[in-house]
Amino acid sequence: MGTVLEAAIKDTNGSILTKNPTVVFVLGGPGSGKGTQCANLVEHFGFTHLSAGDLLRAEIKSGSENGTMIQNMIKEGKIVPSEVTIKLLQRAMQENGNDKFLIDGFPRNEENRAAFEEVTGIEPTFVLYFDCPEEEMERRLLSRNQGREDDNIETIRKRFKVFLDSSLPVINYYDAKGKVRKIDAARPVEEVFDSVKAIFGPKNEKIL
Ligand SMILES: Nc1ncnc2c1ncn2[C@@H]1O[C@H](COP(=O)(O)OP(=O)(O)OP(=O)(O)O)[C@@H](O)[C@H]1O
Ligand SMILES: Nc1ccn([C@H]2C[C@H](O)[C@@H](COP(=O)(O)O)O2)c(=O)n1
Ligand SMILES: [Mg+2]
Repeated sequence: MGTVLEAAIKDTNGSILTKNPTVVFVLGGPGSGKGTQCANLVEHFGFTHLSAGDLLRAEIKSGSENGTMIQNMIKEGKIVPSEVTIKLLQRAMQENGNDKFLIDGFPRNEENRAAFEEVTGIEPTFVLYFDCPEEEMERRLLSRNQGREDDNIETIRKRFKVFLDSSLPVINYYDAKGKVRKIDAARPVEEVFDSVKAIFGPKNEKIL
């Protein structure tokens, strides 16, 4: 029998900071509303929101040695190697001190998923999946106006393809384990949040 890895947030020396943190993976296509709904959840339920995309964009801005590689991959809609993204997520969890995290936009492919589990031993409590048609996501991304280099129609189409080819299989993996909570994300923000609240609400003892 293999050794069972302890689920924990550890410091850089391997000492345990937080045992068995609550982790919810927040997944869905580009523009499905992950960031918008996570902001609502932080306000109502005391989670810390970590967006893998935001962490990668901050890494570009910081002038890190990986910056150019990350920038080129994001421009092409490609997925950055797991070791880079996982280090950023681990550092953010270490520095934060909370024990409840919404990890938004991660895992994006099978490599992300397996590597995170192997490195941290952490399995998500569940996966929140925002399901939204491409036409609606495209409309939202083209009017987002946040100056993101990947919010142009050429990159958006590539991101949609990567979502279908690489990210949906991860959602299916967790679905087979009964861990996916699927939300119809094509409705107005408030209606979507009502459905989200029903999942995180008082009945969910593990979360509260
Ligand atoms: N339910 C909604 N109805 C209409 N517009 C929405 C809805 N949810 C989010 N938006 C808007 O759509 C855009 C994309 O939303 P958001 O940034 O939350 O998506 P995302 O899933 O995090 O996207 P990405 O994967 O590109 O980071 C934003 O401009 C946001 O204000
Ligand atoms: N696990 C991840 C998450 C994000 N990226 C890169 C590639 C995405 O297109 C881009 C933007 O992410 P978003 O803000 O839309 O969640 O960031 C990645 O490589 N790996
Ligand atoms: Mg986002």
